[in-house]
Amino acid sequence: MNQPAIHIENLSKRYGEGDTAVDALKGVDMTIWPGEVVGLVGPSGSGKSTLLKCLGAVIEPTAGKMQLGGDIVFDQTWKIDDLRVLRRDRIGFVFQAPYLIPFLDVTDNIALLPMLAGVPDVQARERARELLAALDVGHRAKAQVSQLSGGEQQRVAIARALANRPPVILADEPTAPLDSERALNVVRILNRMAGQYQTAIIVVTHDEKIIPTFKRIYHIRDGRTYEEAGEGRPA
Ligand SMILES: Nc1ncnc2c1ncn2[C@@H]1O[C@H](COP(=O)(O)OP(=O)(O)OP(=O)(O)O)[C@@H](O)[C@H]1O
Repeated sequence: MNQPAIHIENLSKRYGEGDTAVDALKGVDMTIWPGEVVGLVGPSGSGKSTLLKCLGAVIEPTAGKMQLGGDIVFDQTWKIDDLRVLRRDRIGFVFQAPYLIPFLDVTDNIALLPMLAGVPDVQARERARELLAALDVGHRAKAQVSQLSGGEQQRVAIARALANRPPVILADEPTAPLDSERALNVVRILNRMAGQYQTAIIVVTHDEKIIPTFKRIYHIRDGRTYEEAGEGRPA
């Protein structure tokens, strides 16, 4: 574990120019190691989505440095040519809503990304089945998405995020629509997957049910981050 999965130094993001400019990030520092699940917590408008979008190579930061594994992604200029490939192969996304594809079955919802990345269909489906089993939804592999419960759909969405074995997963309010028990179950799964696949996971959340489970928390306020050791209470 000699390289952080994510390393950010003095990252800033300004939207717009002149009188209407908004400084959404004002020098963020963050280091996350493989296998860690870290919380990112902050009030509305504090810069959480902006930070996640920078990390996910969806928007370009204004200044600072951002590294994924050993590679500099941003350092005053985008260093990696193909950001689409970076997003596909190195970052998994989990959102508040699962956004599964309704006309594909559960297995193919997960296998699609590896297939698009060039993994042969048989292997991609095998990988999907392995992930579904690891997430305790193996018995739903052939079901249609509409036949799953909310918690099952979220587990399938997590399996999809892991399908290309990315070193980083960005989870934006992944437990918001779930009740307490299901929310804690999702956190348990994220922790287990982080350990099993050495994935670094950032969870943006307001969810008071899950905040005490993080070992490390970054608080973000007015575009600046403050690190805190969390309670790390088992989920
Ligand atoms: N595209 C944009 N253009 C201009 N300003 C923006 C844009 N996106 C966000 N902002 C501003 O940047 C600041 C940070 O916004 P951001 O969406 O990152 O906050 P957030 O913490 O994710 O908020 P919420 O929890 O409400 O989603 C806010 O002041 C917001 O108004």
